[in-house]
Amino acid sequence: MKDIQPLESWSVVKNGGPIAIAGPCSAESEEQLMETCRQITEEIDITMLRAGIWKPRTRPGSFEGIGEEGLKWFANVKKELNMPITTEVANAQHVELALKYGADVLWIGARSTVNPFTIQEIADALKGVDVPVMIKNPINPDLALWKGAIERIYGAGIRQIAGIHRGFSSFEKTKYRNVPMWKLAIALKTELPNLPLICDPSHIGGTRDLIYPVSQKAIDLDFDGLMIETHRDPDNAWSDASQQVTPKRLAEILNEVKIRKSTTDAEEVNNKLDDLRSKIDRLDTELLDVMSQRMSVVNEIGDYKRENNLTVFQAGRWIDIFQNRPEQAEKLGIGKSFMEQLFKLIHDESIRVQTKVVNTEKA
Ligand SMILES: O=C(O)C(=O)C[C@]1(C(=O)O)C=C[C@@H](O)C=C1
Repeated sequence: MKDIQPLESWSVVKNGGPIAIAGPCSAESEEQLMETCRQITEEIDITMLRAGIWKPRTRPGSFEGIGEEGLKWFANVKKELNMPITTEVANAQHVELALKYGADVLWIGARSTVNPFTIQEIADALKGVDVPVMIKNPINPDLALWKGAIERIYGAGIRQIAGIHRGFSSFEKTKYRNVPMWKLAIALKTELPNLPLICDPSHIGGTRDLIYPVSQKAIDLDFDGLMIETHRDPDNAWSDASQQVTPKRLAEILNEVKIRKSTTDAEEVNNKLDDLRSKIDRLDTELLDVMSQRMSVVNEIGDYKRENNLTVFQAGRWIDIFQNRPEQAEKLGIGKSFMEQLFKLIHDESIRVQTKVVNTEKA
């Protein structure tokens, strides 16, 4: 999927990244939608307006979206404010209607991404259509499922695709509504470096006070844009009231977020970075050398254990190491839990290697 195109190629993206997408969680009334969008455009220059027309809700009885009527209102907003619009689609009929009323970009929600049948239905409806599609991560932290959805939309011929990171459901209570697990977004970017990634701090945070820090974190991680739910009267929103911000607060957040570039043309900065990276290269070589020496000793101990009929796993020794190394690390200013994880990995590898050694007869 190397020909997935950058955001700059989307006709709706005028000034390059990072882009901002904002608008209400749901279209509630023509007046609410128009007023919210008008206030947003008066407060700040954004790339695109969003509004939910069909809302997949966790439990029945909640407001499930206004439906086709809302698309007529949204089309009026687009015309009146001269702004591109985007909405969520969850089946073939949504695709058809959203395009009929002039949606410039479509997005697929987290609850749809989990279901390959749904994604395939949407992909089939998109065949031969030229419209950018943004695909939210599935609600569960499954990278293959997210990638699979991207592949299906790509298979329909769409090349303007972006991922939207909206966090992952968790059984445990956390300060987030959906835990960010940034490493999954990083893994996706590692596998598909040319895929634009947009962050949805509203669904990650779930509360207004988390929108700014989550947005800044996303920009620090080189995300290409932010999608922030915005309502003229968030407290009285029909859906997701606690995570929507006012247009005024949206502008404050976007102005506060410090934009960082992924690269620079400044020669001096690049030279200094090159120097420091050379140091890292040398240190990594030393690390690998030390690791290789440690594995040799582990092998030697393995031989010894075979000869003397001793178990591979030595709980007492391992508990000692597991307590001691992170403490040592902490004194050196290295994170304790990082070292715990690292030594768990090292120990797992020792067990794997020694299991093989003790079960192989010496020639
Ligand atoms: O001390 C041992 O017996 C080892 O084999 C070394 C080692 C380690 O990697 O440090 C590996 C396996 C044991 O469970 C404990 C420690």
